[in-house]
Amino acid sequence: MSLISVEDAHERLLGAAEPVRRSVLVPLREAAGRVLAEDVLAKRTQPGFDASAMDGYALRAEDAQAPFQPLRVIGESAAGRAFEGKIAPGEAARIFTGAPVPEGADAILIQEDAERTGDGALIAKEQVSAGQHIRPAGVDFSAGTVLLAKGTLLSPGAVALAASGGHAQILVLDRPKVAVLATGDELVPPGADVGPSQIVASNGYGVAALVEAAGGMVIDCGIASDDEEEITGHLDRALAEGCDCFVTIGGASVGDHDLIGKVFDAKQAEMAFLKVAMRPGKPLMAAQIGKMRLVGLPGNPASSMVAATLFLAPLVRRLAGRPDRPLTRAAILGSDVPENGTRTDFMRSRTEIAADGTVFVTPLARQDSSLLSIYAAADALLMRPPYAPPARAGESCRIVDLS
Ligand SMILES: Nc1nc2c(c(=O)[nH]1)N[C@H]1C(S)=C(S)[C@@H](COP(=O)(O)OP(=O)(O)OC[C@H]3O[C@@H](n4cnc5c(N)ncnc54)[C@H](O)[C@@H]3O)O[C@H]1N2
Ligand code: MOO
Repeated sequence: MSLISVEDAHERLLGAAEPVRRSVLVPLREAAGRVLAEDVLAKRTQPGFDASAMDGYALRAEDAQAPFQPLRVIGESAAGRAFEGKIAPGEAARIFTGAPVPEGADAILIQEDAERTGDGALIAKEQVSAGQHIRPAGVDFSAGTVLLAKGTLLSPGAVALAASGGHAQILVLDRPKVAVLATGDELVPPGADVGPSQIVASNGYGVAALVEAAGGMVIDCGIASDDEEEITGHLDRALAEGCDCFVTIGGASVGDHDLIGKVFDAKQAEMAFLKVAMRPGKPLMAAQIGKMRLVGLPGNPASSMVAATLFLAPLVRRLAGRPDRPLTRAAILGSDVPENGTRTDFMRSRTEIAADGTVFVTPLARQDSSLLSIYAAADALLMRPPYAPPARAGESCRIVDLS
């Protein structure tokens, strides 16, 4: 299978990907960022009573017309403590924001427009009209209406609305289960002693963070040595545990110890692609066994992070039921860039935002895919299409956000 374009690879990976079907009831406090598995209906009407929108006096609008006559204040209605009496002609009740409007009253006179005489009588200084400053029962929503539709990605506002509708817990899609396995005889976990010719396995931490930010749940499989049987064992466990996705890091290239392709083949995985015409991240594999997706990320740190940002994160978003996002956005080159070669280049870059909101992007000086220090310093990838001619500072371009 030959090198395919970034766009083709995206289509092959995401074309048929659908959200997980499993759902789970979660407390509302854990619901933000999750995707609704069913419509949420209001269990109650909001507000459940005609409520005052202001601090002032509840009265009959016809009693607050010029020439103003003194009114008798017969009680008080506060939020949570309604005045149970009835307002008759010539009467008013003190009222506060959010309090139920007493029976008989049809308007609120705000206190700035009111005066109290020495004997406690109320004199309006401005006319009011019927309904003024009253929020009628059900003005926000009524019991039984659909507050949030199935498939909604729950924003902070949506969570608050579900609470207002009377829900303490809510049915959301399960997080897709994503197993992440680092492979390589040279790898040791961070914090362990690092022997000669060993390095610390770092990529899995970045990949796991990307998966979680995309709405996935990471199952950390740790480190496997360059051994077909060991890697296959991890894959079989991921299948048995019903993982939605099995991600490997490293061993994706053509060296004698690069075993991921062999393992996928031996399991008769249905291959989507083996290599993508991009830099970094060319040795990127995608396949499928039954419903489980397989993603073989390259080992070089910048390569695995770029490939995970461009391919794994959108896949996890889709499996999680989140809406797709455009991969790139417009920016302006902050420096000249040379012509590009045959692969789409994703240059580690820094952005600056001008006062008018224009985003300027400048590639960092060193682009070697082993440099994690450079990758971590970047906040965007400048995308250069295959064979792009040299471009000048000030020209438009496309970037991928990293933060
Ligand atoms: N003859 C060729 N050699 C290579 C090619 C090629 O086309 N022909 N492609 C190069 C490219 S591009 C990349 S990218 C790398 C990727 O290869 P692998 O996916 O097989 O990665 P490894 O060889 O296993 O490791 C590469 C590099 O990354 C380090 N590594 C691996 N895993 C981790 C980890 N979890 N955390 C941190 N660092 C990791 C590993 O030690 C190596 O230094 O292949 C080129 N070669
Ligand atoms: O594509 Mo590799 O990812 O150039 O280092």
